Amino acid sequence: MTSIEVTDLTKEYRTTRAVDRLTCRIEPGRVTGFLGPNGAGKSTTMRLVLGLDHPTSGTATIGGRPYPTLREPLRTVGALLDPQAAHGSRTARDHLRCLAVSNRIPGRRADEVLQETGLATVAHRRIRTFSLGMRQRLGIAAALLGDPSVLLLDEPANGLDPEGIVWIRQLLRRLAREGRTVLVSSHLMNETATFADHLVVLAGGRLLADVAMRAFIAQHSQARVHVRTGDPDRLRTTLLAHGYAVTGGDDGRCVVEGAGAERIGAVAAREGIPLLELADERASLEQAYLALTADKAEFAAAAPASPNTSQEV
Ligand SMILES: Nc1ncnc2c1ncn2[C@@H]1O[C@H](COP(=O)(O)OP(=O)(O)OP(=O)(O)O)[C@@H](O)[C@H]1O
Repeated sequence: MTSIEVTDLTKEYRTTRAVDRLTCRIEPGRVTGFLGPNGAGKSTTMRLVLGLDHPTSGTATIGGRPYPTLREPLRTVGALLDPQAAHGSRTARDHLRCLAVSNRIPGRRADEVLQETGLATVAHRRIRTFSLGMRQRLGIAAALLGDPSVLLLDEPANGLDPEGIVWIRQLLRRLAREGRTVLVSSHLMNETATFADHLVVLAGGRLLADVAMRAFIAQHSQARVHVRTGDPDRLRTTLLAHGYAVTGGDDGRCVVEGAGAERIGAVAAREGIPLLELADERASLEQAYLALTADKAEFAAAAPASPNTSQEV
């Protein structure tokens, strides 16, 4: 079992501290979602783990060894960082076979991973003719080539069609089930929620969270209940009197903040208010993530001016 160990890792570019004393351990047997706003330091961390950049201080190791000391690295670590990196004049098959030879991987693996990533029919086409999604699949094929125990994938779903998105989701789950260490960066929260077991969240190069996904959602979201009643006025008055914030209600439906269905159901029952519907809102990863990083996004767009204050001429 091979984990990724990051200890007190710092990377400074001239005026930017891209990674700031980061310590975390990416464990095998699960998919770890690597999240954070633009510029949080995710790609830099991945590059440092892969020995593509040197840390200012601290260490990043794979199974206790720095990447550059691995003898045939593709057999230990598969990575997808930049799907545009492959040589455009080569065919997909040649590209993979060259990678295989340099890591003493049997040539037949090239055909196996082409099959696995859905590229078998275009194996002999030059990469420069590939679409973004095809390049992405090729990058994933290259990452899988050495049957590695560790995978680092930067936005693997980028450019994939809906079938591809379902496929990558299933692939990531399978890789984790097989006991591999899988680190996946993504900005797609709904998608990440379908495949991640664990999350590491960065902002400004620093660790914000290193926690199981379910716990993360529970910690960073508010309980909320959807209620429908035949007597909205009484329900609203009762809930407000109990100190709950209530929104909506005109059509008999309202949303109650800060409580679960059990509690609101009990209040209504005690008061004899008939409820027609009562359901907990399932908090999403997106809500939890946005709550945690609300003031951390460096490049958040300004809210549009309201029509009344618009200065447009
Ligand atoms: N080669 C470089 N030279 C100077 N600054 C860099 C370099 N690479 C990254 N940075 C800076 O380091 C910070 C972290 O960037 P990084 O690409 O790691 O973030 P990220 O979390 O991957 O962002 P995104 O989600 O936008 O891909 C940013 O401020 C970026 O501008």
